[in-house]
Parts: sequence; C-alpha cells; structure tokens
Amino acid sequence: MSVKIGVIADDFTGATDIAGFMSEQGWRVALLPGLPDADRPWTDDADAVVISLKSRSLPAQQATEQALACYRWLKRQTDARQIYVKYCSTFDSTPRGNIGPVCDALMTVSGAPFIAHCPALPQNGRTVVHGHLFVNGVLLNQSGMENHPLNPMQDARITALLAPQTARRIGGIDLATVQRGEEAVAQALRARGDAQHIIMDTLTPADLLIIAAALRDAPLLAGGSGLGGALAALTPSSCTARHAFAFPAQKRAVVLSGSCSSMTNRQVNAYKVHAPWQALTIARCVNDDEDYADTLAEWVMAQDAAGLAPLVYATLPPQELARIQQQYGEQAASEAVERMFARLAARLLARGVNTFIVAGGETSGTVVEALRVKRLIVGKPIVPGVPWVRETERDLALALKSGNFGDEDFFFRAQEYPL
Ligand SMILES: Nc1ncnc2c1ncn2[C@@H]1O[C@H](COP(=O)(O)OP(=O)(O)OP(=O)(O)O)[C@@H](O)[C@H]1O
Ligand SMILES: O=C(O)[C@@H](O)C(=O)CO
Repeated sequence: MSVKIGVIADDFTGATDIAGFMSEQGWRVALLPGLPDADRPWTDDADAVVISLKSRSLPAQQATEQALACYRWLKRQTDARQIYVKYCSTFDSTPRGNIGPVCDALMTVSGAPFIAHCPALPQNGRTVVHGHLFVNGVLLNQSGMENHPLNPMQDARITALLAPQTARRIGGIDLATVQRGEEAVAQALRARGDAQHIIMDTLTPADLLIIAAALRDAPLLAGGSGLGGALAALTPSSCTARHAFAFPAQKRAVVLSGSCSSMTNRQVNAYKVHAPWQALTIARCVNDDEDYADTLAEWVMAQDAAGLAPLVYATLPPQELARIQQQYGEQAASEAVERMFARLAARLLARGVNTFIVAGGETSGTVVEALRVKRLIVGKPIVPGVPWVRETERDLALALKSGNFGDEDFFFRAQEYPL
C-alpha cells in the first residue's frame, strides 16, 4: 500500500505539528526523526510518513542535500504519491534562506511543473492575504518574529522573502480566487504562465480545504501544517490498524524551554509562578561547563515527582536576548544553549525522566537527537499544532511545542495528559 503523502519537515516541532493535524483527520502517521538510512526498508502501513530534519537554519546546499536524500528515500521506500515540504507557518528562513533552493531542487528531481506554497495556518492565526503573512492579524515583521534569535523576519511579503532564494518566477493566487472555489483555483493554476512558485492566499480553514481540493493531485507541495491537515480531511485513511498511544505508566516529567518567542516568554512567566524553575546561566553554557548539566539534572531530580514538572529555560525577552547575543555572538550563544539542553536531556533520560515537554523547534530537534529517539507515533493534541508523541520502542512521551503555539497556560495544559 503506497503512502499518500511523504513530508519533509525542516524542524521537529513542525513535523509533530503536521503529523498532529493529519492524525486528527483519522490518518495513520509515522514520524521519523532524522533522515532514515538510505536502505532502511519501509514495512509499515501509514497514510503519511513525516521525516523531521533540523535544517531550517542550515546553508542552502546542506538543506537541499538533506531534502533530496529524504525525497529519494520516500519515493523508493514508501512510493509516496505526494511530497510535502513542511516549513514554518511564519515562513522562517535565514536571510540567505533555503526554502527556495530546497523547493527548486525538488521540482527538478520530481519533474513537478510548479510548487504551491501555503504557509497559512488559520487555526493558529497565521493567514496570507495579498501575499502578506499575518500572525493574529498583525503583519509578520511586526508580530515579534522580527526579533527571532536565528531568523529574524523583517518583511511580511512572501514574494520578497522568497525572491532572493530562487531564480524561478513567483506567482500567487489571491483570496478572491480561492474563495470562488476549487475550480477557480485549478483554473488559476493552469493560467500560471511561467511562474513556478505559487503563493496561496488563505484566510480561513475553509480556504485550506478549497486549496487542498485543487491540489490533491499535485506531486509537490510546500507550506505549514494547515494544508497537510486539509489534504488529510479530503481522503479517508486507508490503513486498517490504528496506532495505540499511551503515556508512560509512571510519568516523570520535565519542561525544557529554549524558545525566545513572545508566546513562550509569556508561557514561561506564567508557569514560573507555580512550578519549580531554573534559568540557564548562559556563561556556563558558552564555557562548555561539563558539570553544569549534572548540576541541573540533579536539581530536576530533586523536585517533587508528583508536583508540576520542573522547568529549565533559556527563554529571554528580546532586549535581554540581544544583549547576550552581542556579548557572545548569535551563533555561539544559540549553539551553546542547544548543547546544554542536549546534555541535560540525555542525563535526565538516564536518571528516569520519561516525559519531555519542550518549547522551540531547534531546541526540540536538539533534545530529540540527544534522546536518540527512533520512531514516533502521534497522540492527542494539547493545543492546535502540538500533539503528544510517543516513541514506539521505549516508554517515552514528548510534547514538542513550536515557539509561538499555545496560550499562556500551555505548560499547565500539557500536564493534563489527554487520553
Ligand atoms: N538565552 C539565550 N541566549 C542565546 N540564544 C538562545 C537563548 N535562549 C534560546 N536561544 C536559542 O534560540 C533558538 C531558539 O530557537 P527555537 O527553534 O528553539 O525556538 P523558536 O524559533 O521560538 O521555535 P519554533 O522554531 O518552533 O518557532 C535556539 O537555537 C536556542 O538555543
Ligand atoms: O508551522 C509552524 O508554525 C510550526 O510547525 C513550526 O514550524 C515552528 O517551528
């Protein structure tokens, strides 16, 4: 049975995000952290296979090589009908960006005549109108994303963000056309001329369903998780078995927050009022202090296992983050923080922590790699775009939260453990 969609996600929270939306539509989704071995055979039944990379901030050539390797694996091992490039609903990419090069390379290898881009996720306030990306009604570059530690977003026009990343022509389908329905979108796609990157305006979940219907046979797609969920809503699952999701019987949980988004700052502040917490000392991270991870792990394990999970965070508001970045350099600081989270996660796993609630895509990637997570299955969502996931081989549950997802009470909500 061939897989309907093979997803190549540029970060781990993005992967669980799209897997969650598809799974909510009844699809059986397999989530693979990292590029599978070239000859690893695919023997399972799934409607979608989602591969999570950690490629969002990589130079274009490296990101493209990884995406092509995923493409080849997906085509060879799963015969996926459609390939979906999952990037962020806020179109996060570095100034030299890799979204354009990745999509161009996949168009070349697949022979797809165009790639439709649908970053919108109206369920989480991300919409696209006249090619401008909004977050909760505010232009992207005024939404707080202009302060992102790795990829500050200085423009809200998707064409302007994509143009420096591709030599191919960029076109768009406006909202009025989308809202006229599937046939109008299909007609606009046929009339696209020589444009090969097509930006889809999208305001509501109903628009996503129209776009999905018009693109149901497109071999190559790109965007956020919204379109993935809409594609799943159009076609019932063809898998007979369901994944059985369960939490560890004896939960030992920790919250690790490495996102500096405005929402994560609010979530950390709200959680600190009631839960035990430790803020990372960045100097100790930058100095690569080996003992520090042990100290932090001991502190986590000393907290009451029956209470709210202890929080370790690097999350900072924009001005403080800017000061740290000036002091140590952007890349050095973020690498040092990620390295510390990786060490801490590995030590906590060794000491019996089995439930990890993590904020931030890069941070989640680091943690998942450090835990050497193999294959994941998808459970219920905590909030839209953040499902629980479980490693099939070990008693390990993970909630990987995208920077700006969830409300202020997210870390509390996560610990209600929906069944
Ligand atoms: N105090 C800090 N000083 C310097 N860098 C930091 C600090 N705190 C976090 N970082 C770095 O900022 C980056 C945050 O990226 P991450 O992807 O984890 O969060 P995010 O971008 O908000 O989430 P998402 O990608 O899911 O939207 C990480 O590389 C992290 O290590
Ligand atoms: O699309 C989103 O907003 C998220 O899945 C994400 O990619 C955050 O890193």
